[in-house]
Amino acid sequence: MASVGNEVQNQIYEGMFSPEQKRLPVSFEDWEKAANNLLAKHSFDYVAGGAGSEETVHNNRDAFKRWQIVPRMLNDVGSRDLRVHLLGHTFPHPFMLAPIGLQSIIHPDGEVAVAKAAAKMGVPMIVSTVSSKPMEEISAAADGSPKWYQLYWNEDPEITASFLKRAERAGYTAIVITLDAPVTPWKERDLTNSYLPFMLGEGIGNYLTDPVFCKKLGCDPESDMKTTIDYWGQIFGNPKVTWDNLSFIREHTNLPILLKGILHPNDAKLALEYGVDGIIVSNHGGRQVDGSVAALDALPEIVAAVQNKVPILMDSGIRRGADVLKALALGATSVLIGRPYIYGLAVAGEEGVEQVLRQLAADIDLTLALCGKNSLSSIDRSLLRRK
Ligand SMILES: Cc1cc2nc3c(=O)[nH]c(=O)nc-3n(C[C@H](O)[C@H](O)[C@H](O)COP(=O)(O)O)c2cc1C
Ligand SMILES: CCCCCCC(=O)C(=O)O
Repeated sequence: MASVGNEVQNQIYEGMFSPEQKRLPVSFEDWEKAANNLLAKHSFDYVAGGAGSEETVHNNRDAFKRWQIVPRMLNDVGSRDLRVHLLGHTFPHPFMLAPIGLQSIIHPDGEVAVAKAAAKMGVPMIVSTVSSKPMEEISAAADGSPKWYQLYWNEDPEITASFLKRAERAGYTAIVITLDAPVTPWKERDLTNSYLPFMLGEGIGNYLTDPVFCKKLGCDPESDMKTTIDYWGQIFGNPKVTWDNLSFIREHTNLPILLKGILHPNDAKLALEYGVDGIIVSNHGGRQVDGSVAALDALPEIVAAVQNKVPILMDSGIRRGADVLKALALGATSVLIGRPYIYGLAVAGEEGVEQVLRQLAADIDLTLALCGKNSLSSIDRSLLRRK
């Protein structure tokens, strides 16, 4: 049985009273504030911002407030099991790191710092196609710790196939295909700041090191950045793909495939028909469609449609331990966290990410105990009341 809460809480308390330990934020709001103070405005806005009026960003948080936990008493919570069993693996915590691209706009060590922190905590990391560092370097930093690879479909199938091959070779154990970004979204903060990071050569680490990309480009990518970025713009993204194109991915990888960005129960049913291994209910943290359904609100219908045939993960709006328990009570097997760990990275690099993960792990464990539960498997809808 893994019980981390009291131990981590004690470390945090010790840190609070130790003059030599750097004081780091505790609440999500304080991490966000500290990141905002440290980052350039355009970088902070890129992370915090959402599509259009940012209604979906707010919807995601409001959805959690509509569910209230009803704790139970006298249930022996002396030791707690926080493990999650997923696609043949056992993970120590019910959360993973959502794929987040372009992390070197936040911190020079970017995904490498994140991979090291995640590995220390045994938290699986999902590495983005548009990571700043190449996937092999991130994998090496993760030092054998579990990691999945997130795929953005390229217009050029040979480059997509090359990425899948590299991911498998570099030790990634699942492929997450993100479906909710067929085109670049309308993000008013970025437009106001005139900030389109890809145009500055950010987030193309996997392309600069890809043999197929480089061969097609016909020159050393770093020697002529303008040509490289122009060519990247031509092949990145593929708004024409349909469900039938999933067979291409299946033909090019033996790894389990999960679809990220599902919000409609009929799409969940299609995902089952097309034989995927898992579903991630997500609205991309409110970054794609303004005024979209909150991911947590979409979850129950998708859980009903899927009927336990494949695991369902969820992200968009997870900030605290109670949020994780609510998502699990509504049927998610595990959740992904996004902005919280990026704010940790912004504030204190690897140490900041580790601290965010420790705090979340402790909060989940303590909240579980206070709900009168001693394992995640004992959580179900009866834990919640809709407000
Ligand atoms: C700065 C930033 C970059 C992101 N990059 C990617 C990406 O490359 N691939 C992807 O599938 N999702 C990406 N996402 C979406 C996250 O994977 C996740 O769905 C989202 O952050 C969850 O919402 P939350 O951060 O509010 O919890 C990104 C999100 C942010 C904030
Ligand atoms: C056309 C979509 C580009 C996505 C870039 C990274 C991402 O998913 C995000 O910023 O959100």
